[in-house]
Amino acid sequence: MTPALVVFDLDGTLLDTHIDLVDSLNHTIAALDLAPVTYDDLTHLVGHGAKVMIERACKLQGHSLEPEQLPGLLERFIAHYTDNMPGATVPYPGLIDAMDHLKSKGYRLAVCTNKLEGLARTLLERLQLTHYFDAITGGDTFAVRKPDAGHLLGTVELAGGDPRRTIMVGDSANDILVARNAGIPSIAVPFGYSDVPIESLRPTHIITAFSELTPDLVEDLIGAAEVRNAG
Ligand SMILES: O=C(O)COP(=O)(O)O
Ligand SMILES: [Mg+2]
Repeated sequence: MTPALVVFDLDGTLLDTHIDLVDSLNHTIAALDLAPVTYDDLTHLVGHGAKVMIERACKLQGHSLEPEQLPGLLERFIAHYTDNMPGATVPYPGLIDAMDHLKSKGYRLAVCTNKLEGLARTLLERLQLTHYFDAITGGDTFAVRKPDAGHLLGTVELAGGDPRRTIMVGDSANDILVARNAGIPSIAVPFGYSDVPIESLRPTHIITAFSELTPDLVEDLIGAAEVRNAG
């Protein structure tokens, strides 16, 4: 049987990136003399990758971007974010223990983020986490990104997994939606950057901390999905 696969979102799920995202975003929009955004604003800005985050931040501060302004701002964001990595970014409590436990039981792990793949890879490398993952895909890896099922299904394929033996763990609407669109059970975490209560996203399951992400839970959720699909 193909080993079970646990696919993680990155920002707000694996890693607490909010300080560095807001810093780099504010450095970026300062080029247009726009006032800084706050950590509270981030939940409304993040989720669709850096381009959308920059566009939304400019709009929030009262500036509608002309399309030709975006490439320069994106470059500015990428340079600042990359130079500062890993900055203040840390894995959420209990993540490493949970991943070690899953791996010790033969589970595969992967990352499916709307962050640019290059930024996600560099960040995970600098935190020495890359070796945990059989695949790392970003918002620019495929022609589509979360919540399109193709992003998650493409990640599963690259990781050598089977969609019928996979779960998706995430903090926001795109993660729960991509899982639903791909017919894969989802687990929501409450400590990330969702702009709505995660219960309202109707994930298959909610954990309050990574100590709850055990092999038994993963098997239960995959088993329940199998029963539903067979019925
Ligand atoms: O960087 C973003 O906008 C979203 O990133 P995530 O998909 O890892 O939450
Ligand atoms: Mg996220």
